[in-house]
Amino acid sequence: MSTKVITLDNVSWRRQKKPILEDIQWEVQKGEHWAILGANGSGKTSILKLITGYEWATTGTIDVLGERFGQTAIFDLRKRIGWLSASLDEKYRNYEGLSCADVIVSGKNASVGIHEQVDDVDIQQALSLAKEMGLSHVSHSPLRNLSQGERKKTFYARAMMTSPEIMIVDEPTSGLDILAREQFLTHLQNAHLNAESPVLLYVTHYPEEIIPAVTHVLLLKNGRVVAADKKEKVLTDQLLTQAFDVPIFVSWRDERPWIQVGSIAEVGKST
Ligand SMILES: Nc1ncnc2c1ncn2[C@@H]1O[C@H](COP(=O)(O)OP(=O)(O)OP(=O)(O)O)[C@@H](O)[C@H]1O
Repeated sequence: MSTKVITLDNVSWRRQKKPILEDIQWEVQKGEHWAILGANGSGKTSILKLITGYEWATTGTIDVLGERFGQTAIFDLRKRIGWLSASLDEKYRNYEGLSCADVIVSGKNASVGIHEQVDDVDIQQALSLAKEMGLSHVSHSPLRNLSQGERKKTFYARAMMTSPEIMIVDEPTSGLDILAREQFLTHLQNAHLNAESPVLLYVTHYPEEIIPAVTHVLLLKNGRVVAADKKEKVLTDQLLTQAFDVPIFVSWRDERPWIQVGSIAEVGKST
């Protein structure tokens, strides 16, 4: 049985003749967890759109979970992929009165709010996910009363309701303070340590958010792959400096990469 979860072979994506992604070669195997790292506009979201079929590659082939794009029913494939995106806050604006547990349950049908029958099994699953994310004490509180950190964890649990095989977590820490960020990352780390956990694709601008559970990093710049490899090989001073156009110095503590940023005036001297 193939262990390949995602393969992008020589993929390019152009819009109005503008190249957005060029020559993307990327392979994700079962058991790996990836960070997709790069500066603003480097192409992180564009890659996510291609692997979820919201956009189509101009050239190259994309295989996800054993299905080749162009030859498969995209809606069935999407059900196997969870996506925690910042747009959920906007989508739930009119549903702030729903309880944390109800928001989690709504993930079963990927709906905003609950419009279909849910049974006891669904509710038990939602409460169990709430517990895993440290949300038991607020599971009956309305969404509007939750802190930013609790909201993010709620939306993460919502995306887990369908037991996805791939879990996309897209810049989850924006708006979180230092403690809330660390709490979210700790729960994410715990959620991705067992054999059943989905393949994590964690999208970020910040190397220090790359938790120990992440095994590999796809580093992008201007729509091209700078490096796609085990995290220790990618998170180096040289490659990060190249990708972010500012001198970056990495040190590892507790299996996390922490960075120091040099003066912008040093750009060009340190590479
Ligand atoms: N549909 C589109 N049409 C034209 N240009 C696009 C389209 N989608 C993205 N782009 C451009 O492609 C580039 C990459 O965008 P993308 O959103 O993938 O970057 P990103 O790495 O996710 O950025 P950020 O970290 O700021 O969210 C940007 O210059 C963006 O303006």
